[in-house]
Amino acid sequence: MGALLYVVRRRRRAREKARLASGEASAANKASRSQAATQRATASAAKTAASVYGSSSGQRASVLRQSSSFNLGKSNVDIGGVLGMDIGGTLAKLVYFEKKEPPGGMVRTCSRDPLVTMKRNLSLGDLNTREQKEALMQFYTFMDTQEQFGKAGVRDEHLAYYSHELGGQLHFFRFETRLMDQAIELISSSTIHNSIKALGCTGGGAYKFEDFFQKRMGIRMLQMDEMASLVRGLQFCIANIPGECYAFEPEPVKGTGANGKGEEEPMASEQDTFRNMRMRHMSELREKVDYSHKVHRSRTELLQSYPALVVSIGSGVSILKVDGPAKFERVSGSSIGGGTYWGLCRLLTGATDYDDSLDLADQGESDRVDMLVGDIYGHGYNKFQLSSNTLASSFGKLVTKEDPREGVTNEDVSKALIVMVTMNIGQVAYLNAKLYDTRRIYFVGNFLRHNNISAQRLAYAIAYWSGGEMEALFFEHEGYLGALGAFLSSGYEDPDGSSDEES
Ligand SMILES: Nc1ncnc2c1ncn2[C@@H]1O[C@H](COP(=O)(O)OP(=O)(O)OP(=O)(O)O)[C@@H](O)[C@H]1O
Ligand SMILES: CC(C)(CO)[C@@H](O)C(=O)NCCC(=O)O
Repeated sequence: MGALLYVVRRRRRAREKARLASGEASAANKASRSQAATQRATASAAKTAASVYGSSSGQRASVLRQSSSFNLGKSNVDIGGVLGMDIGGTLAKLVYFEKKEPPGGMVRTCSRDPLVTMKRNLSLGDLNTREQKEALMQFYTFMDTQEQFGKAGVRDEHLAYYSHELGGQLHFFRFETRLMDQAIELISSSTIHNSIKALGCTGGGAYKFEDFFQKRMGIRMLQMDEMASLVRGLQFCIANIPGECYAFEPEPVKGTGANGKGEEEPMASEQDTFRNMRMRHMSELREKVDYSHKVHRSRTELLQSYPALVVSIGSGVSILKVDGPAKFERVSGSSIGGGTYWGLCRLLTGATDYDDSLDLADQGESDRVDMLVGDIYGHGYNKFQLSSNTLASSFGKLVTKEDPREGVTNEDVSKALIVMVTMNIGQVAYLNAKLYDTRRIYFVGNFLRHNNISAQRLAYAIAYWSGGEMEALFFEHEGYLGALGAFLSSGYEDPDGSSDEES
């Protein structure tokens, strides 16, 4: 009860701060928007949608017209509590909540997570007036039309999840950060922003676009620390979403040797150092052991499993050691991440669509690009257990050819890029897991979206390098953890409250 009162007081303080900070100027500004401006904006919204996303669907235009006809003006309504945003270097992610009856009518409201209970009771419990319901309806109608916007803005319908703990459905939407101008243009030419005063937002964009949001839409960013949001979202997913967390294992093969290929493991010589063992395990990777069997992990076990390492693969890579709920430290990072893959892929192959580039990589042969130990030695470097087909140098084979492009397809280049970036991240992750003595490594971030090549290689590499002591784990909502964390924290916590959580 004491904690609840404390939170209510903090929330009141935050509201007061919000009111003062956003200033009467912006409120007056919006209140003066006339009906004529609203109609102009409606037409412009449909036009912008068509021009930005290359579609001119009559249906969409009509829904936008209809949704804007609510004409709330700038009211006292604030539905910002149903939103959470994460604006990263490459992708902007939005999570939004839709209060509704559970599928099948089975009501289960209790949550063991006090943060979820607070979110439900405080920030989501307030949305019952007629104006609020209308504003929400208008917002949902607007978002429903976004599925038709082509590949630039995508609703990940398959990830929508009914949360009994929160009493509604969570929806997931993303677009490329480089299109932020157009996205804001689109929103500000509708009327939905009139009923959003403040928005829980994380990622670098919460700072970079702060002024832009305030000036163009009168929306104040409640800035949440990106690592704290990530950890909060991750823990929410493990605790609340059944089947969220999974690993990859080799397909069980009957009657084979220890390595699943019908062969016995080569014995390590006495003077094998740790490094030699690691290199030997790396060479095994070349044998393409198939870690393609997806298995779910028990959430009860995972919730008790600390410390754990979290490797967030976005544009760059952040590595966190998590010691308990909301207790974490950022221990390392790497600039070779998802941005490196996609940036180089665009440059070298001319790819324009991210998902297509991954599908192409699936068809590629990286050995046509990569230099192997056998290319250097003519055979394996047996003294150090480096088999002839161990990767010696990513892209190194291109050095030896008169024309580096000859006989090399875009598929090969994409594959070699993915392998290079993935193995580098895997090594940094493994070494940090060793350093901090963590058995479980959670790999998250949008680099892993639609990307089983990387996930399966990471699963295999971590198992192999650690001799089966460590496990790589993955999430269905891998790219939305930060946005989920921002959503969960917003509305009842001081905007800068995230610093409370860091150890
Ligand atoms: N549709 C897509 N377009 C571009 N990149 C994509 C797409 N889908 C997945 N990715 C990959 O996801 C990465 C971005 O991941 P994520 O959204 O987790 O990071 P971010 O928040 O943008 O970056 P950071 O946290 O470093 O600021 C990209 O660099 C790319 O490798
Ligand atoms: C800068 C961030 C934290 C932004 O999300 C991320 O891209 C990152 O962790 N980059 C790697 C920075 C480093 O080398 O530690």
